Amino acid sequence: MNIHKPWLALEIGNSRLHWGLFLGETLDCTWNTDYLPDSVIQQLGNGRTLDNFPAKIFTLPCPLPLVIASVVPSQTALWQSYPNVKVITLENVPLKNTYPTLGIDRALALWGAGIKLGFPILVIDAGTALTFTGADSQQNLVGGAILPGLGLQFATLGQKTSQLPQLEMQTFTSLPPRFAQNTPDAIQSGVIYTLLAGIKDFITAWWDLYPNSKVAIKGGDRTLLFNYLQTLYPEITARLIVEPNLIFWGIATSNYHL
Ligand SMILES: Nc1ncnc2c1ncn2[C@@H]1O[C@H](COP(=O)(O)OP(=O)(O)OP(=O)(O)O)[C@@H](O)[C@H]1O
Ligand SMILES: CC(C)(CO)[C@@H](O)C(=O)NCCC(=O)O
Ligand SMILES: [K+]
Repeated sequence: MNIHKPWLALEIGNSRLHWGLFLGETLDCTWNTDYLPDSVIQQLGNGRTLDNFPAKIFTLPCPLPLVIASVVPSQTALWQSYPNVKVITLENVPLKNTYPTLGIDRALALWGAGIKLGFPILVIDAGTALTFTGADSQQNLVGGAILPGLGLQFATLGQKTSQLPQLEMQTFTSLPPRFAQNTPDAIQSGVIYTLLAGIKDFITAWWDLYPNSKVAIKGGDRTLLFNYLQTLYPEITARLIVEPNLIFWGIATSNYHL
């Protein structure tokens, strides 16, 4: 591959799309969009670009080659019409000891983090689902865990109960009182303190196994969780790496060639 050749990486998550523009092997810039309707995907395939794409794409030869990593097959299917598209599968990720249904996002983030930061490594993805995924020094998947992400926990409480309101996370500023005296604070307290204690427990359990391992956190809720963790468990955040682009690192370094 020409070292300056431009191409697009697209990670299809369960909430939205995450885009990366590469120039050769270098990640030039990233942005997020909502899912796109079929008509817009057709336009992109015909070489047009979108208002909320970076302006520099206008200067590049479109349609750009596209590499997709997706955990949403129905969304992947919409891109099959794109003229130069490749879909990354687990076989393209050199990570060892994987199981067949492992999410490609988890495999790529783990691989990218390990290659750049070193193995062993633990990756926390604070996305729609919150996941822990670890690998040992031999680049074997050790395993991990999956639970509802922060937004999903609030959404579920709001939707599946009669008396609980739907909380909007954009309004959160600092930690709520743990023993709360109103309903929104009580929901925040329950979800947030329990999640933070769980994250701390998983990280310390990982460090019992791999004392010198790096731990990295990604995903849409990474900053909020990091800030809360810093208040409650500063000894953990001192060793926690916040890195939104682990999957793009993984795409760039998987044994995948355009
Ligand atoms: N602009 C935004 N749109 C949607 N979610 C956002 C936004 N900003 C922050 N978030 C938070 O990001 C979380 C979703 O994370 P992310 O976008 O990484 O998920 P995703 O695209 O579904 O990826 P994954 O499939 O890896 O979970 C939500 O809980 C939400 O609180
Ligand atoms: C857990 C999610 C939803 C996180 O995006 C994704 O990685 C996925 O659908 N995984 C499949 C199941 C697994 O990883 O074991
Ligand atoms: K499902």
